[in-house]
Amino acid sequence: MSFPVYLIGARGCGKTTVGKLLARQLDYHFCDTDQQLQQHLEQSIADYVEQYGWEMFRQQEHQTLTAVASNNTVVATGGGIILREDNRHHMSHSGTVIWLSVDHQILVERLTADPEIGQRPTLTGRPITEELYDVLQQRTPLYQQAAHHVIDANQPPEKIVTDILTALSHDALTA
Ligand SMILES: Nc1ncnc2c1ncn2[C@@H]1O[C@H](COP(=O)(O)OP(=O)(O)O)[C@@H](O)[C@H]1O
Ligand SMILES: O=C(O)C1=C[C@@H](OP(=O)(O)O)[C@@H](O)[C@H](O)C1
Ligand SMILES: [Mg+2]
Repeated sequence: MSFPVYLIGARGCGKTTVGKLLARQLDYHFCDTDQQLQQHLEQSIADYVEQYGWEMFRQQEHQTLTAVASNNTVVATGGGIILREDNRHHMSHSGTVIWLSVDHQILVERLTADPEIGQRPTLTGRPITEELYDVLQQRTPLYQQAAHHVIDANQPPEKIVTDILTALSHDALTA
């Protein structure tokens, strides 16, 4: 029985994409807090936030995170999960936290090209790629604080998975 693996990082860093691949490699379950939440709310994040605001979304997100964390599971989180101290504490004490670190310019390129961009409502009222610089400045120390491992996620998904598996195997050796 192995503890959950949490993927954290900015919008577009690849948590959902890499999480699915990693779960397959580890033969773990895969869970995405955003997908779980949308099923529970029966509406998209964009619609929910428009109706109830970010504060309520963060509350719902917290409840989802604590409900999904089970062993043998890769959990792809939302980019803002690290904003709450209780979320950071919960992840770092219940499993292994992997930060997928991606350069600003590459995030902009990925988000601009992503067909799901409409599902990522603006956090500040500005277009997502414009607000990214400020959001990263605010959140980078929080990703750093929560993570057990930092992975260079400017690479193809398969290489990122290999690097995560290497980091996890080092943990197993030192446990
Ligand atoms: N390593 C990668 N290299 C190139 N494109 C990627 C990579 N990871 C994700 N993408 C693309 O970037 C977009 C956002 O990926 P996603 O997994 O939804 O990120 P997140 O869940 O972190 O917001 C998607 O269009 C996805 O196909
Ligand atoms: O950065 C954020 O605050 C958010 C990121 C999104 O998830 P992704 O990181 O998977 O895009 C989603 O949870 C919501 O739109 C809020
Ligand atoms: Mg995602």
